[in-house]
Amino acid sequence: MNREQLLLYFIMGTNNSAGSPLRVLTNAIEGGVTCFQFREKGQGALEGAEKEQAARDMQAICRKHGVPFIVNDDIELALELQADGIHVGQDDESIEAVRKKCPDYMIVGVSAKTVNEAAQAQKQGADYIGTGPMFSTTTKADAKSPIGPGAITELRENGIDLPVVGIGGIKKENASEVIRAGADGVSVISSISMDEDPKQAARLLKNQLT
Ligand SMILES: Nc1nc(C(F)(F)F)ncc1COP(=O)(O)OP(=O)(O)O
Ligand SMILES: [Mg+2]
Repeated sequence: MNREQLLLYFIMGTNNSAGSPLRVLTNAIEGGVTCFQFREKGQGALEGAEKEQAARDMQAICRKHGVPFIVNDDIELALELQADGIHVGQDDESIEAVRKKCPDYMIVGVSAKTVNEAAQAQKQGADYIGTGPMFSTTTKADAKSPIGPGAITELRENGIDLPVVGIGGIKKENASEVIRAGADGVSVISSISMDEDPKQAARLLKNQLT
C-alpha cells in the first residue's frame, strides 16, 4: 500500500448513506476518494447473502475506478471476494491470525491509538494504522472519547513511521489539522456518505488535504 492511497479514505456500509449506497460510492470516488472500506455494521446492517452482494457491488465500483477495496472486520468475506485488504481493530482478530489466513498481496490495516499498539502493529506487519477518534463521532456507536490529532504527532515523535490515517469526526473544517499532525490521510464516513452531494463533499474535503 503506498501512502498516497490513504489520502482520502472513505468508509461506508449500506446503513450509512442517505441515498443509494452504490450511487454515493460512485460519486465519492468521482469526487476524489483514494481508498474505500466496506464497513457493514450497526443498526440496519445487512447480513449473510445480502451483505455479500452489497460488498460485491461496491467492490466492482472500486475496481472500475482503480480504488483499493478494503473489508472491515470480516476476514471470511475479504477472502471470499479476494478483496484488496482487511481492516481489524484491537478487539478483532490479531494481525498474525489475519496474515496466516490472507494471501500476502492483501493490505492489512489495524486500529491503533497508543504508541504501544502502533509499535505492536508495525512489528506484526500491518500495512497502515487507523488512529482515532480524532474528534467526537456519532457514526461508531462504541467509539471511545476523542484523542485529537496530537495522538498522531505523538506516534510520529515515537518513531512510528507506518502509514497512518486519522479517523473519527473528520470534516472539511478540521481535516487539515489531522494532516498537519503527521497523518498520511484522513478517513471519513458521514461527512461524505450523509451529504446530499457526496461528490462535492469529497472534493471539498480533498482540497483541504493537499
Ligand atoms: N474501521 C476502521 N477503519 C480505520 C481506517 F484506518 F481504515 F480508517 N480505522 C479505524 C477503524 C475502527 O476499527 P475498529 O476499532 O475495529 O472498529 P469498527 O470495526 O467498529 O470500525
Ligand atoms: Mg473492527
